[in-house]
Amino acid sequence: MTSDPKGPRLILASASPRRRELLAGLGYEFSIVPAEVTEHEAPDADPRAMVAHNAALKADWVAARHPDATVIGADTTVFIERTVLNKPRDAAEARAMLRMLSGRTHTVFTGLAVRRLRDGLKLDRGVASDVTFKALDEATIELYLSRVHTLDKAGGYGIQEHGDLIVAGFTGSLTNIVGLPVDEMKQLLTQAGLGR
Ligand SMILES: Cc1cn([C@H]2C[C@H](O)[C@@H](COP(=O)(O)OP(=O)(O)OP(=O)(O)O)O2)c(=O)[nH]c1=O
Repeated sequence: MTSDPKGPRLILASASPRRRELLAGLGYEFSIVPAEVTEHEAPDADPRAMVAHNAALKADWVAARHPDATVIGADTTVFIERTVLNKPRDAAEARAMLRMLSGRTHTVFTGLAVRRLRDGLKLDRGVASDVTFKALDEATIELYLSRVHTLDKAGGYGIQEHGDLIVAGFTGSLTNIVGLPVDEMKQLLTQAGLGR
């Protein structure tokens, strides 16, 4: 994190600890300013458009308050059989999501938005990964829910936390599933003039 007296050059517009860790892993110095916005979260939404909209909403909100900074917004959702699964409201909903994902393949979408008001920079990117779940019996679902805090995670699971209990395999970017696809993030920041 930066303590630059001239103000932050790079800001992550996110309260997600996973996003913070993944961006730090790329070697960037940055500040955290979570966006105070209401995300669009409809179960029948087009998931690509929804995550793009929400990522831009978060980045735009923070960029308006820090016009000189380069601001990153991100949003992640789970899509299975034409239904969007966002963060579960309670344990019962998390349980229902895990039952729905059991034995099937779903897609995890992340939208990335980079904004900088000073020079009108606007970059957007969407990333998708497929995740196949093991067939889960009720005992495994309960074990998973007892080990992992699922209410802050889209689809009611975190592949990075006891993922071996529930996930059979995935294709594409693992960091996309966790909430910040690092290869695409790096490319966008290079385009934004912040290559490392
Ligand atoms: C599918 C999946 C999601 N997630 C997380 C990533 C995101 O943090 C969360 C989806 O919620 P988001 O609304 O994308 O993000 P957030 O509310 O956590 O943070 P902010 O809006 O402030 O940026 O689900 C995992 O950690 N592991 C997974 O395997």
